[in-house]
Amino acid sequence: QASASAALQELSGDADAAVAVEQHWIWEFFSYAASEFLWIGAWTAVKITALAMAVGLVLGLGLALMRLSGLFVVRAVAWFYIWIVRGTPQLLQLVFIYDALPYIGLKFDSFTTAVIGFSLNQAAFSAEIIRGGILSVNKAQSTAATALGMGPVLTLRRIILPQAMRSILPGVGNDTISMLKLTSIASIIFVNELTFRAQQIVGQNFRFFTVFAAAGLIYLILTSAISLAQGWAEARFDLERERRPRGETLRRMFGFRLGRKSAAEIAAPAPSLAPAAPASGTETAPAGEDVFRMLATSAGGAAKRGEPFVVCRNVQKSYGDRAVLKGIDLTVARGEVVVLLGPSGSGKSTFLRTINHLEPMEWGEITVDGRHVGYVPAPGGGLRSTGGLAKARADARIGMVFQHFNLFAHLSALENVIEAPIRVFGMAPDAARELGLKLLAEVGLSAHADHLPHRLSGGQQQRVAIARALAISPKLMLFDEPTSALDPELVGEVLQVMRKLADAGMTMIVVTHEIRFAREVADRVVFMDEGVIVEQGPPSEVIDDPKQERTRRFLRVMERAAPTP
Ligand SMILES: Nc1ncnc2c1ncn2[C@@H]1O[C@H](COP(=O)(O)OP(=O)(O)OP(=O)(O)O)[C@@H](O)[C@H]1O
Repeated sequence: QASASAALQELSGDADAAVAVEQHWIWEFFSYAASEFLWIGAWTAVKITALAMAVGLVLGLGLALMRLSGLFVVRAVAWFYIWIVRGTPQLLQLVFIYDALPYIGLKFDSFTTAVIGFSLNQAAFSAEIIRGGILSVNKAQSTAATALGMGPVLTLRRIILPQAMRSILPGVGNDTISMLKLTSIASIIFVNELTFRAQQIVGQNFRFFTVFAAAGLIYLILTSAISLAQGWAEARFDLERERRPRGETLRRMFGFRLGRKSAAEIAAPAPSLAPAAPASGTETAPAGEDVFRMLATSAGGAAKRGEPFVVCRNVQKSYGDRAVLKGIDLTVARGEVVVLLGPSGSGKSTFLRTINHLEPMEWGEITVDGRHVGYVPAPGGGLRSTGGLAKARADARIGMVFQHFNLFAHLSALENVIEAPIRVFGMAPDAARELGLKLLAEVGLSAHADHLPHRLSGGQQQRVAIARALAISPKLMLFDEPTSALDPELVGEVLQVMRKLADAGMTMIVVTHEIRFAREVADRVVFMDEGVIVEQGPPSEVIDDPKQERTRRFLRVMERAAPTP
C-alpha cells in the first residue's frame, strides 16, 4: 500500500515527494556501501580469491609443465584433469566437493571447502594460461641457458617465467576479477560472502536496488584494485620499459643519489678523460687483451698447449631416419682455433652442439679435457646419457655463442653476463659484477652495461653474448655462425673480438662462412659435407689449395657470394 501510494504521488507529479524519495535513496545507497556488514562479506570474497588464486597458480604451473612433458602419460593425466574441470559448471563442482569430501573423511568448514573448490577450478584455467606463456618464449632462450650450465628448474625460474609473465599476466588478471565476482556462487554451500549478505539484507527490507547497487559498488572498488595491481605487474615485466638503477627516479626528482651507481657509470672512464664516443654500432673493442689472455691461460694451462683437448671419435647422429653426422673423427688441440666450413645442411651446427651435449649423439665418443660431457659407459658397451646433465655441462665449462645471439631478453647486458657465474657457479655478486664489467669493457660495451638487448645493435648483442660465454671461464669456446645474422657492416666488430680471443690462446671451434676470417685466424680448417669430414688442414691448403672437388666447388660458390670490398 505504502509503495503504491508513493508511486501514485510520483505519478501525480509531486516534485517534493520525488526529491524526498531520491534523497532517501542516495543516503541509503551510500550507507549500505559503507556498511560493515557488507564489507565483512567482501573481505571473505577477497580471502577466498587470494588463497584460491595462489594455490590455483601453483597447481596450474605444475599442470602446465605436465602438459609440456615429453612423456605421453604425464601429458594425458594433465589434459584429462583440465578437460573435466573446464567442461563442468563450477557450481556443480562446489556442491560435489562439499558433499564428497566428508565421505572420504575430510571435514572442512564451508570457507575452506570454497577455497579448495575455487583452487582446483583455477588450476585448470591457469595451466593453459601459463602453458601459453611458456610457449610464447623463444626456445633459443632455454638453449642459451642450457649451454651456460643452467638446469631446467633454474632456467624456468630465472629465464622462462620472467619472460612468460608478459603473456601470463593479462589472463591471470582476468581470472582474478572473474573469481572475485564468482565467489558469490559459494553461497550455495553457505559461505557468508558479499552477495549472500546483500541477499540477507534484502530478505528483510526488500530494498533490492539500493542494497544490490551498494554491493555492486563494493565489487567495482575491489576489481579496480585488482586491475591496478595487474597494471603495476605488467609494467614491472615490460621489456620495453626504460631500465633505471634503484633510486634513480628519486635522484632525478630531488637531485640526490640513493642506491649504488649504475654499471655504466662505474665502468665508464671519467667524463673529462673519456675520448669522444664513436657512433653506436661502429664502436670497436679496445685493444687491451688482459682479461681474454687471463681467461685463455687459466682455461687450460699454457704448458699443455698443443695437447689433444677435444677428441671426437666416430660421432653419429640422425634426425628420424636422416643421418646428419656419419662418423666424425676430429681432434682439437688445446689453444687451437678450428674453423668448420661446409654447405648449409652439412651438419656443422649439429656437430658443434653434440660437443657440449646440447644434442645427444647416437653413437661414438666425445671427450673434452679428457672427460665425457654428460655420458657414462653403458652396461652393454658404448655410452649413455647421465642424469645431472646440467652439472656435467657446467663442469665442462664450454662457452657457446649462437647465430641469433640468444641473449636473455629480460636482462640487461651486465645481468646477462653475470647470470650464470652467480646462479650456476656460485660467484659472489660483487665479484661477478666486477668480472662482468671487465668483460663488457673488453668487448667495447661498457656504456651499454645497463641496456636491455633490444636496445643494442646486432653486433653489440653478439659481443655481449661472447662476454656472457666468457664469464663462465670457459676452457673451450664454440661459435655457431656468430656473424651470419649480422648486417655486413657489423660483422667486423664481432670478428675483431673473436680474433683477439684466438690471439689470446683460447681453444675455439668456429662454424662460419667467413672465409677471410678462416684464412687469417684458423690454425686448421675442416670442410664438412653431408655429415662427413671431406678434408682438413691448414687454411693455406684447404682454402687456397683444396684437394677435393667438393671443397673447390663450395669455395667457388662462397667466392661468388662474397661482398665486393
Ligand atoms: N632439431 C632438428 N630436427 C630435425 N632435423 C634437424 C634438426 N636440426 C637440424 N636438422 C637437420 O639436420 C641437417 C643438418 O643441420 P645443421 O644445422 O647441423 O647443418 P649446418 O651445416 O649447420 O647448416 P647451416 O649452415 O644451414 O646451419 C639439416 O638437414 C637440418 O635440416
